[in-house]
Amino acid sequence: MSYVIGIDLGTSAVKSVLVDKTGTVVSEQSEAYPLYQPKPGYSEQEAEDWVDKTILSLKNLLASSGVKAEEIEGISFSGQMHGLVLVGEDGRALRRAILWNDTRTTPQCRKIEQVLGDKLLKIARNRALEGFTLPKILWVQEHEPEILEQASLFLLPKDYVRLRLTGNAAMDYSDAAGTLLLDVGGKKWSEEIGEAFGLKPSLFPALVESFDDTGSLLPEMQKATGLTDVTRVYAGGADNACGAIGAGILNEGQTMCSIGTSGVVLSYETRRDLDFEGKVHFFNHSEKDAFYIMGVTLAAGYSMQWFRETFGGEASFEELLAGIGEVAPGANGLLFTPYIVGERTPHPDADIRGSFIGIDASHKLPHFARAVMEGITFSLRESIDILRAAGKTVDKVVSIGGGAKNREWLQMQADVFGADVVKLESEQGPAMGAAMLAAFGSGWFESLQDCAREFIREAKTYTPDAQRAETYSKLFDVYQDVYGQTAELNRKLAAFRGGDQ
Ligand SMILES: Nc1ncnc2c1ncn2[C@@H]1O[C@H](COP(=O)(O)OP(=O)(O)O)[C@@H](O)[C@H]1O
Ligand SMILES: O=C(CO)[C@@H](O)[C@H](O)COP(=O)(O)O
Repeated sequence: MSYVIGIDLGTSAVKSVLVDKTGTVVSEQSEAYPLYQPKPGYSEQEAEDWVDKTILSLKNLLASSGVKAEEIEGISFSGQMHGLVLVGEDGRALRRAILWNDTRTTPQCRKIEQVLGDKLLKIARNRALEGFTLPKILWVQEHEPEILEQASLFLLPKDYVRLRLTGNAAMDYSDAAGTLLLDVGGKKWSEEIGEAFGLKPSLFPALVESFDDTGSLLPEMQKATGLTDVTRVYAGGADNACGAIGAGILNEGQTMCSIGTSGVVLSYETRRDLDFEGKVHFFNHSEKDAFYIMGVTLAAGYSMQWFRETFGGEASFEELLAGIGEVAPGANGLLFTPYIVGERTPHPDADIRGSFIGIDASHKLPHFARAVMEGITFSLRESIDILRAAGKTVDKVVSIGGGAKNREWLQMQADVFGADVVKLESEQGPAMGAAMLAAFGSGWFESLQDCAREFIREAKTYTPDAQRAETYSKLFDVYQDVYGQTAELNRKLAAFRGGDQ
């Protein structure tokens, strides 16, 4: 038999899946690593934690599957996007990686707008947002110039892991699109943007397609993982591009919702000249010469995780959410906004913070849990509405990510989105997408579409309930008012953040 491995380097954990030629997941593993938040707005991870946990994950995957190492033809990656890894001459990260949900870079975003004006949207096709990579490079340039001076290369998270596993540095187009340094339509680094900020050309890695062969594992990595030089390593893609592939979003009109640490609503696009005025992100897909548009909720699953860790005691997600079925839609007048680390779509605002509105003495933990779930889902509905307003039909949404494990949440998505919501057999969309890139790269299929037809299996469809949809539609109007009503209050409160010792 032949197999491939997909590795998803997420924010909470690295997840790996071993898949056979029919797309059946033979074995899966997950290894968590910490997130560091030394100051409000900061979000960092140790790049070496990613490497250690990926090696462990591969080793355990192989051991638990009982598959022979020689049978594994290819590996590929899906990676959390935008995170800045500065690499020194010895091929090691020079500082902790600054992640996609780190919002310290508001001044750098304003500088980018001032220097580039409307050229930014024309070339990079996206607005200057705190999460993207260029503002992070400019932050290091300003605050830690000696580190940028020492850097021989900048990489994104999964590219760093691939460099450590194979010794070869490269970045694929789908991930490069999230740096603000790529000419997205022209598929090349923008010299104009790099020069405008004095970035040396040697900092930029070689660009490759997501399914390109980037070598084999270094001998010491073969020893550490148990794999052999038979296994080829394919470049991989941005987690959202891979999530889309794993969810079969490979044709016009298909939409995905992902609830991981972030929340994403993504729709396939082939028209490279569309102009959304930066309201949604526009990125290269991992399929050759295709694109996608997407809206992002910064703290989707993360809001639920924060709520569980802060108020849930020792409860697992299953235990915490067990009681929400007994709470009616609307959580008895309790409303939550998930802005706990700021927001991106539709409110690019690093200062905004979350709220519980309408707390009543009758509310118990399940009301709060339901309100958190509803608030996250309303935030994703705002992205769906932007797609609809741009003329896209959204009547079916494939739901992936950790949030898709909960059936009440899947039904809530159907009711709030007003669309059928499809759950797949495996909610490991990005890891499956990475495995599909390895399968396509290994020549198992003529196209990613052919691979999707063989690999992707729908498990269940959730259809909207008319009554609940009507209740949610009214509540959504109230939800949409909260941002405007709390923005100024939060700007005043920002001065009080970061006082803890
Ligand atoms: N059983 C569950 N029920 C509901 N939500 C869950 C469950 N398990 C995980 N989640 C949500 O999924 C999130 C993690 O999703 P995942 O796709 O693994 O994230 P990432 O790719 O960012 O590491 C958690 O923060 C949590 O909110
Ligand atoms: O910033 C974005 C997309 O622009 C995030 O979607 C990251 O790519 C992280 O994803 P998860 O860890 O939530 O999967």
